[in-house]
Amino acid sequence: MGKTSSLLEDLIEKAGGCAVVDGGFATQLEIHGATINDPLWSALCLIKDPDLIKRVHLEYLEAGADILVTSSYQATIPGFLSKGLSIEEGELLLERSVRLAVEARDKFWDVTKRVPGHGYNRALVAASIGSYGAYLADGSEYSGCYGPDMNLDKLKDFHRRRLQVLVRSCPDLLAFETIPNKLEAQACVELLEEENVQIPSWICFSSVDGENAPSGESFKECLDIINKSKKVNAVGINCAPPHFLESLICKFKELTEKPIVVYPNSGEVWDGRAKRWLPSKCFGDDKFELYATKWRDLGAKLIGGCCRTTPSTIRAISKVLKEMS
Ligand SMILES: C[S+](C)CC[C@H](N)C(=O)O
Ligand SMILES: N[C@@H](CCS)C(=O)O
Ligand SMILES: [Zn+2]
Repeated sequence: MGKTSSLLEDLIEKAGGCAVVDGGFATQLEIHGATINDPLWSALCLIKDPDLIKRVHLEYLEAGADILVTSSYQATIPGFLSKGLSIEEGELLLERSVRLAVEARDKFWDVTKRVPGHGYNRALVAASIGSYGAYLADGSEYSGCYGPDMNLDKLKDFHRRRLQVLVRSCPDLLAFETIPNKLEAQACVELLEEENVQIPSWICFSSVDGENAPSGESFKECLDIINKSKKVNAVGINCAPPHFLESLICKFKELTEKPIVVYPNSGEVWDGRAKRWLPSKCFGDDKFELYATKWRDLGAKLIGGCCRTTPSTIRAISKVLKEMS
């Protein structure tokens, strides 16, 4: 796969065969008191409190994250325009999302690398690219219902400018998150090709039934598209309940040769209308470390947490994965 993939592969190898992704970014912002009940959700802090973003990144690094996911999940040019900002201001905010994570990584590593036997890896920064459903802010990243007028070109148009700006901000990785349907997976793949993106990427799907993409389309259909592309370096699941993961990893192992990335949420369910999390139907994030080794043994190469997980989840995952490697 050449140079672009080796960065990710090197990290996985250095981490002992399985690298640790950070945890719920928005969740940790809220724990620190940020109010993000807004169409921009966690990206609101790019405008209101960039220092807090850096603080949260540092907390995840300290907890043992090998990969930081940036604050750009719900940061989009149209989203910023509807806040009265200009295109230029929106683009600067996207660049800021990468810069804040890179600064946190560099600050942490400058200190850590001098400590003998520190046990950390120099982390990579993955620029978050939330799905169109995330931008809609109506919970449709968990349904894949984009309406009858949606088509491939519209989705590519939606994603193109943000992708270009994030790429020129030079993150180490690109993380497409909570993709809920086949059409959007195809849009992401085609854009990476059309823009000739040289930064390694992963594409992660959400899942609400533990078997299919939220749209009801099979993961086989979705992964068939992704498998054809050399620009996608890993594929997986994020922000789905953790009890789905064992069977989904097994399924993905059969459907792709690409490295598998999993970072589930705590099992709580997002109520898109009320904009709040409903209690878990399975278990909380306190069981993650038990499951993380299982996910690793089943073949996942990148493991972390998504919404409602915290630095303590990541600390536990990191400890259990790294002490066994
Ligand atoms: C990952 S979900 C909880 C993010 C928030 C959602 N897109 C909304 O704005 O309602
Ligand atoms: N990485 C996102 C969540 C994706 S569901 C955030 O916390 O901002
Ligand atoms: Zn999430």
